[in-house]
Amino acid sequence: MTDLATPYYLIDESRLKHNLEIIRQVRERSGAKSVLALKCFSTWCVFDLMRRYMDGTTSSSLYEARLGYETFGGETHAYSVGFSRDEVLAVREFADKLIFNSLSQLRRFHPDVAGLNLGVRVNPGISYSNFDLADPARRYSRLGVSDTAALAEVAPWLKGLMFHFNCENPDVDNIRASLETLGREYGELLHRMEWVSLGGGLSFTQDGYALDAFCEALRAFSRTFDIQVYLEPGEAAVTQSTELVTTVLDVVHNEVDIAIIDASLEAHMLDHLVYRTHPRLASPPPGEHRMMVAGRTCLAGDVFGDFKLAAPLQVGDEVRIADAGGYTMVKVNWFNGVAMPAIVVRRLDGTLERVRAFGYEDFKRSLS
Ligand SMILES: Cc1ncc(COP(=O)(O)O)c(C=O)c1O
Ligand SMILES: NCCCCNCC[C@H](N)C(=O)O
Repeated sequence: MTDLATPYYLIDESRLKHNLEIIRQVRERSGAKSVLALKCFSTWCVFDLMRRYMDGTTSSSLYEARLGYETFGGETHAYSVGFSRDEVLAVREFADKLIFNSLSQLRRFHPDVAGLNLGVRVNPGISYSNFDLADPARRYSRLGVSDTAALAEVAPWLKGLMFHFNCENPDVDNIRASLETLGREYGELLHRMEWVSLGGGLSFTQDGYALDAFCEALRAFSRTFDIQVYLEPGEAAVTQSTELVTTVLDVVHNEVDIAIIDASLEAHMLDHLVYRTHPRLASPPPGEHRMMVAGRTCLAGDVFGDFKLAAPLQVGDEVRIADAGGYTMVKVNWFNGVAMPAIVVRRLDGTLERVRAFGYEDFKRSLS
């Protein structure tokens, strides 16, 4: 297929495979299994590829858990910051592991789920995150149990513990130190468990990552406690796999040249606004011409970034925003009623497939 109408997310399976091969290597060299964190990426049209390399999915809600079960298969880990009883009754029918966020939820629902493979999220009080917003160990955090003595009391009900305490952590020395802390603080509990999840937020698929040291640390941890280690990669699984392909609609001038594209940071790459970061451009190439690239909503700050480009952008030019896979499609919204990007996949054999397109009827249906 050629001449695809923009905007669209373009998922490149070959680039995805690059990350997936590293995930498989980690599995082979460390024994750690990986389950995809659906909160980051739930675009199930590429799960046929992903399931060949990963052990299953983990989730943040009943719907994500169900999506993982229906479209990915393998192991389905079900976690939520807060389950309702109806959700617990629904999820227990298909989840392989059910992970509660608090001891009150565990105690309340235990009669409904006794005998299932249960886990609890632990807040170890340590974390690595450059963003307070995404720091699970920040003050007043509601994410996981901090009371170690109370955890020991419910240990007979549990088969596993989940620690998610990293955000975009590229530093293996830091991870080694964290594993030592976990071993010291939770060693007795870990010896009684069958599995431990170290959560997501580990940037182990990025170029230059110290993979040998990472695998060695995971293997040592698993051996010490005779325990199955899980990782929950979201961003690491899909990083650099996807572009947001757009077209310039207008060029205006206010001190700088500003290209307005047919997409929106607010609606289509929301995390950058939330975390006050800016994406990179995959194309056009860099150069000397200063050009701001901005979204088409009425939000004044709907700006992708201030770039130096090889040539000034003109109406009709294509602009590709890099690294648009993680926390984008799961967060799209209909702000301003702007057209929602289609989902296009470049398959391993190079063919382009427009898997889903959205139109006015989707917008209308989402509102009443
Ligand atoms: C419990 C849990 N697991 C895994 C992840 C995935 O993290 P990342 O996409 O940074 O790898 C998250 C992110 O919110 C999480 O909360
Ligand atoms: N690139 C800016 C930071 C992104 C944060 N990652 C997503 C959230 C994270 N998985 C978490 O909340 O733990």
